[in-house]
Amino acid sequence: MALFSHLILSIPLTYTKSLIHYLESILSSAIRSRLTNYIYELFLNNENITFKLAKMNRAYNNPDKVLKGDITKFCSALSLLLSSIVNPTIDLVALGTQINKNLGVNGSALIALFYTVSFLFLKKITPSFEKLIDTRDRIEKRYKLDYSHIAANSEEISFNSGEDFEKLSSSKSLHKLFKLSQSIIKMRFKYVIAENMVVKYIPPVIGYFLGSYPSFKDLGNLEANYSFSAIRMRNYSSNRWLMLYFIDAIGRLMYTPNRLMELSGSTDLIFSFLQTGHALRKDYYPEPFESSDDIANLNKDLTLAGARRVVYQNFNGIKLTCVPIILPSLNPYYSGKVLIQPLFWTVNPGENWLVKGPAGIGKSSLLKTISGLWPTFFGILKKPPSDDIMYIPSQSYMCMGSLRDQIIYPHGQSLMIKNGHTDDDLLEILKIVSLDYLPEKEGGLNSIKNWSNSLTDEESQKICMARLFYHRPKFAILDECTSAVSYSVEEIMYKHAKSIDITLITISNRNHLALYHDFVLRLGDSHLPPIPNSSVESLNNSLNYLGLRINPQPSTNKLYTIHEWSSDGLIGLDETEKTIRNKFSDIAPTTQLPTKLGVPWHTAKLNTAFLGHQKVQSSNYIPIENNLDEHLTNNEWSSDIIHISSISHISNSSTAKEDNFENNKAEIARLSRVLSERRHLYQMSRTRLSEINNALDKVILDQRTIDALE
Ligand SMILES: Nc1ncnc2c1ncn2[C@@H]1O[C@H](COP(=O)(O)OP(=O)(O)OP(=O)(O)O)[C@@H](O)[C@H]1O
Repeated sequence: MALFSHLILSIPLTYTKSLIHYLESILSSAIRSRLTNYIYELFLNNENITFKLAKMNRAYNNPDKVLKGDITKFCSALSLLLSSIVNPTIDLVALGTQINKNLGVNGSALIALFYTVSFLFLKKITPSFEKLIDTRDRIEKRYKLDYSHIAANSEEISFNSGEDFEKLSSSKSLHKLFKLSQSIIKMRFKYVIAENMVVKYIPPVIGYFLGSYPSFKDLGNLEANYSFSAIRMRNYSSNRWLMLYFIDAIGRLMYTPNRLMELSGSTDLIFSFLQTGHALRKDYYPEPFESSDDIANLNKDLTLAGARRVVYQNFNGIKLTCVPIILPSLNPYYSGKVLIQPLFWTVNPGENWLVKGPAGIGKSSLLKTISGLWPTFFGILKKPPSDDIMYIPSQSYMCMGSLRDQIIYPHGQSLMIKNGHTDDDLLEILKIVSLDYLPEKEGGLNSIKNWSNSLTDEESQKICMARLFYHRPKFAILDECTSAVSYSVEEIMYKHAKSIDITLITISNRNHLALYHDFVLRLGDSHLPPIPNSSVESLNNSLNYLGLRINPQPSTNKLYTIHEWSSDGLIGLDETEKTIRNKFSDIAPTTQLPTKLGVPWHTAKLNTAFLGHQKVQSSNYIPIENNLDEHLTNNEWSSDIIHISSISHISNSSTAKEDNFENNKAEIARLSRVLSERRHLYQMSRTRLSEINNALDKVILDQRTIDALE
C-alpha cells in the first residue's frame, strides 16, 4: 500500500519536473529567436548600422560574441527563473500555511527570525563578486589585446628582436589575471561553505526541533501520552516532512539572487548592445569626454556627434555642396581628420567622371561619404535613391552561396526570376566580363563554394562588374575595382557600361580610363591653390566652415581649369598653371595652408578626342617590352609615355611659349633617363629570370612533387 501511494505521489512529481524543464526550454528558445530577429532587424538594414558598429564604435567591435554567446546565456538564465522563483514560491505558500497551522504563531515567528538572521549574515559575508569579476574581465581583455597586438605586429617585433620585451609586457597582465582569478576562486570556496552551512545544514536541525516541539512538549503527562501516542507520532512525522520541504523551498529561493546576478550581468550586456544599436541608428553617440581639455580643442563641425548629415536621397545625379571629406574620429566628440576641402561637385546623368589623386589622399573616403558609410559632416549631399546607385569598392565581396548568388547579389534567385531574368542572361553577362568559362569550370551556376578562396582577384573583380551589369543602376561608383583586370577586358567593360546608360564615377589612377570619361575630379594637387573661398567672403549667405566663409552655391564643375596636369599629362583645359598662379597669387600655396583644411581639388572637362590620339601613340611603345608581364608593362610604361606624348604635343604647338618649351625639354630629358633606367632594370630582371629557369631545369622533381605542383 505504502509502495503504491509512493508511486502515485512520485509519478506526478517526476512529470511536473519534466514539464517545468520542457517549459523552460521552450521559453528559452522562443526568447532567443525573438531577440535574435529583433537584433537582425536593428542591425541589418539600409542604415549601415553593422558598419557603424564594427568600424565606428569602440564598445562592440565584436558583435558576434553577443549574438552567439551572450544572448544564449541571457535566454537560458531568464527561463531558469521560471523554476527558481515560481516553483519554490508556490511550495512556500502551501507549506507555510500548513506549518503555521501546526506550529502556531510562535513557531512561524521563530522560523522567520532564523531566516532573517541568516539572510543578513550571508549578505554581510558575501564578497563583491560583481566588482571582482568585472576587474578580472578587464584584465583579461587587456591580456587578449596584448596578445593580438603581438600577433598583428609579429613581423616588426621579429625585425626589432623585441620578443623579450613583448613577453615581459604580456606576462605581466597574465600574472595579474592568474592572481585575481585565484583569489576569486578562494573567496568563492569560503563563501560556498558558509552559504551551504546556513542554507542547507543548520535549517534542518532547527526544522526537526520546531517540528517535534508540539508533539513532545507534554511528554510528562504519561496517561495522555499513552492514549495519544499514535496521533503524536503521526503529527511529528508530518511536521518533520513539512519542515524539510519548507526549508528546501526557502533554500531554493535563497539561491535565486545568484541566478538573478547572472541574469543581470547578461541583461546589462544585451541592453547596452541594443542601446548602442538604437543610438547608432539615430547617429547619437553617448560616449563621454575623456578630459576637459578635449572640449577646448573641439571643433563641432568635425565631430561625429556634431556632423550635420544633410542628405537628400531622391536626386537624379550626385551633388555635393560644400561637403568636406573627413575621416571620422572614433570618439564621437573628437575632431575627425579633414582629408579634402569642401567639395562643390555635381555629377549629372550621362556625365562620366574620373576621380584621380595620389595614394592615401582620400579617394575611397569620398566614396564612403557619398555612400553614407561616413557621415556628411558639413554642407549638403544629394544622391539618387539606393536602387539607382551602386558602389563597387576595391575589395571584392563574395557572399555565401552559389555562383549565381555572386552575380545577382544582393538579390536572391526568387527575386531574379520575379524580375524576369534567367540563367541565360547571367551567362551572357559572364561572357561580357570574359568569365564565360567559369560556370563550366566551377560546376555550374548552382555550385556552392567559398568563393573568396576559389576565385582569383581578377575573377572576383570581374564578378563584381558582372553584378553591376546585372543590376544596371543609373549611377555606379567604381573604386579601383578593375585594377587586376587586363586593359583589353577593362575596355570592353567600360564600353558596355556606357552602352547600357550607367553613369560612371571611377576612382582610379589608370590614365587610359580617361578615354571612357567626360570629366575629371582631381584630388590633392599640391601646387594648385585651394578652392577660391576668399573671393566669396562678401556674400551674405555664405557658410562659416572652420572659420572660412564659403559660398553655398558657386558654379559647379568649373572652378578653374588648367592646361596641363603636371605629372600624368591629362590635357584638354583652358589655362596654364602659370596663369592660375597669377590669378590666385593672393592665396598662399597649398603646402603652406593649415593642414586642418584638407587637400585642394579641382575639376575639368576631358578632351577625349585628344586622349584617344595619345593612346594610339602610347600603344606604339608597348611592343618594345612585350615580354614583360602585360599588366605591369601597361601600367608602368603607359603613364610615362602618355606624359611624353602630351609634352611633345605642347612643344610642337604653334602657341607654345618659350619657357614652356625649355621646361618640357628638361622634362623629356628626365623621362628619357627614367626610361633607360627602367630598360636596364628590365634587362637585369630578364637575365635573372633566365638564370632561375636554368636552375629550375636542373632540379629533379619526384612524381609526388610534380603532382602537387600540377
Ligand atoms: N577606416 C579607417 N581608419 C583609419 N584611417 C583610415 C580609414 N580609412 C581611411 N583612412 C585614412 O584616410 C586617408 C585616406 O584614405 P583613402 O582610402 O580614402 O585614400 P585613397 O586616396 O583611396 O588611397 P588609395 O588609393 O591608397 O586607396 C588615409 O590616410 C587612410 O590611412
